[in-house]
Amino acid sequence: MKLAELNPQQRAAVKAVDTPVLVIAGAGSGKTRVITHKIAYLIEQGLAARHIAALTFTNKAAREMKQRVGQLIDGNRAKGLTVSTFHALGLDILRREHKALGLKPGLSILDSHDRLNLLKEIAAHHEQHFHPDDLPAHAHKIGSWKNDFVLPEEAGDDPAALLYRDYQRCLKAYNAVDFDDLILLPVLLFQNRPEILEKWQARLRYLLVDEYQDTNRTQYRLLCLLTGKLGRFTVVGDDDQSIYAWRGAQPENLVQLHRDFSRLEIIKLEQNYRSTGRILKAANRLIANNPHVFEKKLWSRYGFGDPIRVLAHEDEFAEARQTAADLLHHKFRKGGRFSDYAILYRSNHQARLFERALREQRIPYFLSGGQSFFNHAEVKDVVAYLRLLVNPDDDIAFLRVANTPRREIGPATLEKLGSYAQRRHVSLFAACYEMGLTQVLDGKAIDRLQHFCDFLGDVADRAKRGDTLAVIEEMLETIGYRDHLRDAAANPKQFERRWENVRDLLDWLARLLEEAEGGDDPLNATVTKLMLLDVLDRTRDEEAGDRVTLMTLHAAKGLEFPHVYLVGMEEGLLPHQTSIDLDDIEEERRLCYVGITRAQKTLTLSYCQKRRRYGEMVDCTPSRFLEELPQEDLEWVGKSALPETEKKARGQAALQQLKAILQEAG
Ligand SMILES: Nc1ncnc2c1ncn2[C@@H]1O[C@H](COP(=O)(O)OP(=O)(O)OP(=O)(O)O)[C@@H](O)[C@H]1O
Ligand SMILES: [Mg+2]
Repeated sequence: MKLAELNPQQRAAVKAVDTPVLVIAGAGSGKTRVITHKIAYLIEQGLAARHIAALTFTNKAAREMKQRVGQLIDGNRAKGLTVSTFHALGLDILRREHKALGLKPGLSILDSHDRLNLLKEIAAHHEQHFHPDDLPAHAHKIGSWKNDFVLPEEAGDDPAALLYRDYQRCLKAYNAVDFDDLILLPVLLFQNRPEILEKWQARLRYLLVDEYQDTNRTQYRLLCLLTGKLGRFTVVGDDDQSIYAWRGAQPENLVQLHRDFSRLEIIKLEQNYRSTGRILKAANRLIANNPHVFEKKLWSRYGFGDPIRVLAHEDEFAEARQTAADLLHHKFRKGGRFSDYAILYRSNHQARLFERALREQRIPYFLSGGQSFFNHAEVKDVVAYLRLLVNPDDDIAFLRVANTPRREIGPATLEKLGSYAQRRHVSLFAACYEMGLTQVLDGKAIDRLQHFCDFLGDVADRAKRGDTLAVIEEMLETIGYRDHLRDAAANPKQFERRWENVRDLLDWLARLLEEAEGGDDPLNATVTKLMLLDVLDRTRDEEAGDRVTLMTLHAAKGLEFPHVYLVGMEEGLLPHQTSIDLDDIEEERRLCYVGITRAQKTLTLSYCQKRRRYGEMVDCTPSRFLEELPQEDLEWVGKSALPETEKKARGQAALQQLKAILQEAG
């Protein structure tokens, strides 16, 4: 490991192992590098890799970090190292400690879609009346409570709290957890069972957290519990890049850290190693419009660089087309690869037109996140079958495929089965075999249900005995899934595409099964992994190769690209309309800051003069963020510069406090 690859501040952060460390610094200043080098340093100092865990927020970031560590130390010494997302670590804890939580081995993980469906199910049978339109808000609230470490009995007498209680009870009955439980349940477990906590503390002796600014309260608790009083951890973050307030992330956690760990060492980094001077200047100028904790004195040794281009397009179709054309032209002039380019946008729905334009120009691309693979109905169907094979009590999966393909188990039957199961506090699957069911359903319906359940049980048994993939393929054959797809498709092409998705899923499954071989219950491990990938960031493993990256600003955090297009810079899009309505622009500004600071060499911003909204073409106003950039560094293409407008700044208590702390720290 080469400490020489670090500047003095980074080196200090790496070598400080006896106190908790917080590195707080702007984008591109080498925070993630501190983490990867520190992992290598700790191992060199004699701490076995299996005692170290580095946590990030996305699978992609975790994969990248693993790779970077791999370049620093040889593979053997890195064996057993945990580099994962918070949620993957939580899942690992749950899988190992499920008994202590009263759960069975085959856990199901619900995504936000499943959560809403389950709430609908609960609301339908609840004595209290819930308006269907309110359910998404209730679902959101339940998520916020979980992120804020508010338990059902502490949620007060809010209508959502009633649902929260029943929801948690149902999850348990179904042997399921939702995304937020992956953090919440380990925290509860550790609080209630000190001996289990001790075991984990002994295993994970040093923790490192990247993007610390985006941790929520529950994650913070998990961190504190795991590191215990010794506070053996290093966290790195940038308050200007906090972009998950809606998921409960709290910059207050930076303050909290200082309060809870009096020996905390705070280290700031000031040299940027990513971007040209001009890009850095633009980023600094933009973020200066937010109330500030400390003046960022980021500087770069790289040249000042090309002007930042601003392209005005007639409408979103022109934007997509011309961006693709510009990219091709740019690449032709500069040389380089497609993978040097990223197109970043605020919302997933913006991706579609860019995809189409890139395809038309034969530019290879990789779409990260969004409406993707796992959202296709056929993929969800097959995954639901897989979920049922490892956990028959997974009601969401049961409801999805009990009648897919059709086996005359209609909505009325499922409805009656559902309310019966709810009364009895058992899963749908279990309810099918209860004697009492004869009081609500006729014999034929019960026969059909039991036939379905028997079938699943039989497949599950065989799948566990070996040759799992073949058993699953045979199951799809037996239920006639392919014919079902053919019948349901609008045309042959659509059918082919859907069937191909199923084939892709099976290929993927085969790979994961291979990886899991040798462990106990490979099918179980594989399906859980598949579900987590699905829930976490919905990316497929296809990003390798020479492709342009298409992704949201949220997904781009922590990454860097030589050339970045930041598109859709309009009021209503960036900043997003909901934030404008709530007069809460700061988080949007941070998002924009994240976007700009992804760029290493060139940055191109664009906006449309018109855009279709709810089927109508409406005039657009260029984003206020364009006005906040240093106008002398912008090169306007297709339109003249914007008039300067007034800027306003607002204070924020937590940030103020942090400022004081940082000043104290020097
Ligand atoms: N001391 C250094 N010498 C040379 N290059 C460095 C040094 N530190 C970091 N870099 C490089 O600078 C770039 C940015 O580093 P890194 O990704 O660690 O920054 P970061 O602070 O984590 O950024 P972000 O806030 O966007 O996550 C990377 O390409 C990294 O390899
Ligand atoms: Mg980073």
